[in-house]
Formats: sequence, structure tokens, C-alpha cells
Amino acid sequence: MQQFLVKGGARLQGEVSISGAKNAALPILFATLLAEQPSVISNVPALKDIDTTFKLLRMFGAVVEREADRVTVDATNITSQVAPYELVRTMRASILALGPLLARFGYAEVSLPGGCAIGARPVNLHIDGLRKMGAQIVVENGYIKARVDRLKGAHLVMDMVSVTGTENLLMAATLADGVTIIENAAREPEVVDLANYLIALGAKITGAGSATIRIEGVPSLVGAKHKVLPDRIETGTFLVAAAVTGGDVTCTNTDPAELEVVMEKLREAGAEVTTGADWIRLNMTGRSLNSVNVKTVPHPGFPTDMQAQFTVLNVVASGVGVVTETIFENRFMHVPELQRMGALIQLEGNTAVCQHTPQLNAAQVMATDLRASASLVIAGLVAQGDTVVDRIYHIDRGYEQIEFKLQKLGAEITRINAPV
Ligand SMILES: CC(=O)N[C@H]1[C@@H](OP(=O)(O)OP(=O)(O)OC[C@H]2O[C@@H](n3ccc(=O)[nH]c3=O)[C@H](O)[C@@H]2O)O[C@H](CO)[C@@H](O)[C@@H]1O
Ligand SMILES: C=C(OP(=O)(O)O)C(=O)O
Repeated sequence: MQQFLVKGGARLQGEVSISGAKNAALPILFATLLAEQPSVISNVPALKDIDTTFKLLRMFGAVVEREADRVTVDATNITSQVAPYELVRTMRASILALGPLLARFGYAEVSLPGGCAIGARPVNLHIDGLRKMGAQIVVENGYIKARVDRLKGAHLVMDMVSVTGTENLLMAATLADGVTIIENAAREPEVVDLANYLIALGAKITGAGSATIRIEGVPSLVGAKHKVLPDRIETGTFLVAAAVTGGDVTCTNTDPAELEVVMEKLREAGAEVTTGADWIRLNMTGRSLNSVNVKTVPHPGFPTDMQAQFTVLNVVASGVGVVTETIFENRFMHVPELQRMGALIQLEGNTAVCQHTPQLNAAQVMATDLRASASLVIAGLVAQGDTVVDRIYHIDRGYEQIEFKLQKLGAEITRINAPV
């Protein structure tokens, strides 16, 4: 098992190139299953979740080839529609195979993903929506088994805003008979990126990025080229790391328009944040960091995937910052680990009250999920001494070469093998 060893104290400085977004690349790679011709997807990050997706696509019979950040997927000849538990359990986003396989082949069998460290994470909205489109679905032996002759367009009103729920139904509706309306749809940029790829395949979609998406089903889809949008959460993570270390960091190959609310919070915290067409610079030189209150909500509000990083920011900053998590019921697993580093945080239900902690102390800490791991690495950057972050396979799911990118900015971080 691998660990990160982080030596605290460095001020981050320089440029970091942002990778393609994990949460856009994943649905887009699953959407290639809808097309009867190959697609070429570029700006695909090199991540464990992407490798898991390749394994699944190959298991279905697709031909997947990667050359640097360009991935070609040929799903012309699909031979299986089964996503097994062994792969699904390592990546919840595997549920995104359900809509495309069912829409194109009339059958799909996907293991129930189950919960994870951040919450129960049910998929009832995915199942309900597909049932409304005419699918016969049974859940047995831990698998969702769905069958239909051809999906039919339907008026779908989502009870809750769900990102992958919207994506699954959006993909399914592209090949349905008739018009589907998704109301209370997720408005995340990754949903828009997926819709743009689907439109390039020949799908008829309007309204992506708003709460109402209209899809007019077509008989079949062709191949297309598509470039995945930049990762706004990776960008935000580096900006927070720059802020807490008093640094001056420019994130390149990113999109400031995706990060309005995060940049606003960083400015409120005292950072100088400037932007260009495809870059964001955060400069803390001569400035002091103040705590901020944040409350996670669906896009365009403050993203839950930035919550753990801002919890650390609030501990380092002066004052008291209140962090409220409204999306996932259990997304504070980083807090007990940060407390082991001396962080003054009080957990009250879905709220973390963070007090300025004059000095975090290095400790051996355990990563519990992807963004929690990122927050522990950020804490290690400002802690006194050597922090060891365990179970970094979580971080490898979603951050491309994080240690090399941080090293380039001056951080002292190395990947080590855990003693046996
Ligand atoms: C691969 C991917 O894109 N992952 C993102 C996606 O996860 P994911 O799509 O899994 O998250 P959802 O938007 O579906 O979850 C939002 C809330 O809805 C609930 N819910 C969801 C579906 C359902 O059928 N029933 C139900 O009750 C969830 O438990 C949660 O409380 O959006 C989350 C919220 O922005 C992000 O944190 C994840 O990084
Ligand atoms: C929670 C996340 O991912 P996933 O939905 O794949 O677990 C994330 O990207 O922070």
C-alpha cells in the first residue's frame, strides 16, 4: 500500500497545468457505448477511475486505445451488457453504463454500487426514471437488471438534483422513441460537456445547463471527436493549496467560468484572484487569510467536492468559519483526521465549525475518500513536521500526478511504500 509523505512549510509558487475533468470524462466514456462508430475523446486524465472505465468498456466488448490524453473507443460490436460487482465496487460511476447499454441493446445488468465513505448514495432516481421510460427493472442478488424493447420518451421530474442520475437519463433518452423532458436536472458543467458530446454524436438535446433538459430521441448515433472540459475541482484544490501556503500559483488549461463561486469565496478569504481566458492566478503575497462560511449546494452553488479543502482553509485562516454540508450525509470523515493534526474543529450534525489553529502538527492520517485525501495533503503542506497520508489509492482515483504537480510548485511531497 502506498502513502504520501508531506513535509510542511513550503510556499507554493509557479504554474500548474490542469487535467481534463474526471467527472466529465467518465460519463462521456460511458456514452461512447451509445454510438455505432468510434469516437475520439481528448483531454482524458490518467486516473484510476478512468482505467476502471476502460476495463468495463473492454469487458462489454468495446475496443479502447489510449495515446497520451487521446482515447479512441469503438463500441460497434458489444458482446456483453453486464457490469460486475468487482469493478463497480471500486467506482460508483460504473452506474453510468446502465442508461447507454439499456437504450442501445434493450438489456443491462449493473451491480448496485452501494454506499461509500461519504454517504448511502442510492440510485433510486436512475431506476425510477428508466422505469418511467418503459424499462422493466428488477433488483436481485445485488444487481440492477433492466430490460426493454425500446425506451419511450417521458416527462421525468427528478425528486432531488442528481448529477449522475441526470446523466444516465440524458444518455438513455437520446435513443428513446419520442421526446423526454428532464425537470429539476443537474446543471453542473460536466452535464453540459456530456450533452455537447452527445449532440456531436447526433443526439437532439436542448437546455443542458438549465434545470429543464429536452431530448428528442433518434434511431441511432454516430461517432465524434470531443475534448473533455478542464477539471474545476482539481483547479479549486490547487487554488486552496496556494491560499493556505501563502503562495502565488497560476492554474493553466482551466476555465474560470466554471469556478465563479469558488473564486468568490477565495477572494472573500483575502486572496487576490485574477483570471484570463484559460487561467486563474491566486496570489497571497502580503495578504492574510480570513475564514469564510461555506454551504454546499448543487451547481451553480458551492460544490460539495470542494468542501473538505475549504475546511482546511478555515482552520489555517484567522477567525471562525462554518462549513455546512447539505449534499451528502457523511462527508466529514476528514475532520477526525484533521483533529489528529490539532485542527480546532467542532462537528455539529452537518456543520463543521472551524477555528483558527495557530499551528497544525504533522501526524499519520488516513484518507477515507477522494476529496478528504486532498484535504489531508493540503493540511500536510502547512503542518509542522512530516505528515504521512495513508490509503492514497483514494486520491489516485481523481487527481492526475498530484505529487509531481505539487513538487513543481515547490511542495515537499513523495510517494512511499507503507512499511509491511
Ligand atoms: C462521478 C460524478 O460525477 N460524481 C459526482 C456526482 O456524484 P453523484 O452523481 O453520485 O451524486 P448525486 O448528484 O447523484 O447525489 C446528490 C444527492 O442525491 C442523492 N441521490 C442521488 C441519486 C439517487 O438516485 N438518489 C438519491 O437520493 C445522493 O445520495 C446525494 O445525497 O455528483 C456529486 C454531487 O455534486 C459529486 O460529489 C460527485 O463528485
Ligand atoms: C465523490 C466524488 O466522486 P465519485 O462520485 O466518483 O465517488 C468526487 O469526485 O469527489
